[in-house]
Amino acid sequence: MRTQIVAGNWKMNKTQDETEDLLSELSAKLPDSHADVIVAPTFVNLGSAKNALQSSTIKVAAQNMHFAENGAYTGEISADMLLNLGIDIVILGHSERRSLFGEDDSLLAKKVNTAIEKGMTTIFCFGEELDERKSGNHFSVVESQLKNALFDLDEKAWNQIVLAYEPVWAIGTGETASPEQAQEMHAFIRKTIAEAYNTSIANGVSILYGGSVKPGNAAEIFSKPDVDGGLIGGASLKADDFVAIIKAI
Ligand SMILES: O=C[C@H](O)COP(=O)(O)O
Repeated sequence: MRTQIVAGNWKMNKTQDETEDLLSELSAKLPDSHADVIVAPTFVNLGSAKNALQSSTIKVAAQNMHFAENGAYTGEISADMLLNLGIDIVILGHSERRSLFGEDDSLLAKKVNTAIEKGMTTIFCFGEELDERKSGNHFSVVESQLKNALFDLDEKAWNQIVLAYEPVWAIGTGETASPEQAQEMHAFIRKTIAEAYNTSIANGVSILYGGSVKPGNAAEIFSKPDVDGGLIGGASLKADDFVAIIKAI
């Protein structure tokens, strides 16, 4: 049985006070779940989030990090800084990092390598843009995103990888990939990994779906055999919505 995961990517939302309020409400309402529950507040709130969740099963992730050990990289955050806070999960390759901050596959490969070397779990995001789906190139786009950033990894590194397929056209738009579209792509991703590595790695890696997951559509998406959970944006900012999504898995 693969690890099921519901992760909330809070993006650039919530002050420290709001973070503590949301986490306290979330902790109070958290249902028993077979899934791992993760939240990713913004960098400045990671320390207080970690403290607030000391006695909780909710895990805390960072939304990004730099690949370098340390140095003259103004405004950046290193793996060691995260690890020192007790944060050993990092989201890399989110489409907003790619499109708004120019992160490309080769940069992401470096970031992933650092995360793996540091013993961190990487939630690696990827997915096609609308025009790429409309032109029928979505499978080849996804294949090359995976190949360029991940397929030089050793087999054992895959224990530290979680994949998050996020079709860009479904992120924050209210438009969701249908459960069938999600399943079709997730099955393709597993096949691609099986070809590059082997079926044991392909069948062991958790693949999350992200893009306008909400309480009303989560159960149907999560019911698909190759969908192992979700990376939730907007709906993770309200405790009741996020709890409803956790209950749906
Ligand atoms: O990281 C989360 C994704 O970007 C999905 O965001 P969304 O649920 O607001 O569409």
